[in-house]
Amino acid sequence: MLTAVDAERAAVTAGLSAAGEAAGGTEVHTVGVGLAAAAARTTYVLMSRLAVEQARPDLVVCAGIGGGFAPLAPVGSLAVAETIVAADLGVQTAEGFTPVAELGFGRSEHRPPARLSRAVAAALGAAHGPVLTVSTVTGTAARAAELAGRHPGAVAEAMEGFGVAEAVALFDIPVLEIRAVSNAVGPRDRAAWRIGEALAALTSAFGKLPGVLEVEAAHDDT
Ligand SMILES: O=C(O)c1cccc(C(=O)CC[C@H]2O[C@@H](n3cnc4c(=O)[nH]cnc43)[C@H](O)[C@@H]2O)c1
Repeated sequence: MLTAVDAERAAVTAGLSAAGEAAGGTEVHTVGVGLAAAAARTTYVLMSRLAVEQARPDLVVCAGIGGGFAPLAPVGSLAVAETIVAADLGVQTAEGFTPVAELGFGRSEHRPPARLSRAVAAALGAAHGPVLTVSTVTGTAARAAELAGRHPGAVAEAMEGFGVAEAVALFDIPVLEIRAVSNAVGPRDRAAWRIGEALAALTSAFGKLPGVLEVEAAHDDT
């Protein structure tokens, strides 16, 4: 499990402990804020695990707080990524935005295992749709509308998912992204942030996640 900051890591760890996950059984690491830090630290964590323990995780989950797109993901709710999208990686002209993949460079999105992301969303009561990775937090209604128009069904935005997914793809490991909504994507309003509420939702989600993953793994084997 990978989070951006320690408060998120503590929330995830508390949920896993409540679920009876033994300490160290599921590793939880912080990878820093933003796509570049997340990609670098994720690669480091996975390389270390391979080199030192000769172990490769079955799944990597990027988790934390995020902005929610109304009305799909209100403050305090959860969002699970159907796709993890690099929403501002490309070129912006007067005609609009062209994603980097359409320019012929690299990729613009990663797709978690469809059945698994759907099952996790359903079990957590979470919104399920594209989760956008941005390098600049949305702070205006116009930018929120532009992103929602470009990514129909988008449920949340945050700053690390695509970086984690890029790194994880190097190791051919499946990835999920789970966000607890601390604020609405739209005009900046720091007074309206509900970080405590979002961290509590994250803890609750990670209290349920091990059970869901166990059921899904059993399905995979049948
Ligand atoms: O200063 C602000 O107005 C502001 C608004 C939202 C988020 C920030 C951050 O610097 C937090 C970055 C941190 O939290 C995640 N996060 C939480 N909400 C959002 C959001 O609406 N858009 C993007 N990222 C968000 C993010 O993943 C980082 O880890 C400042």
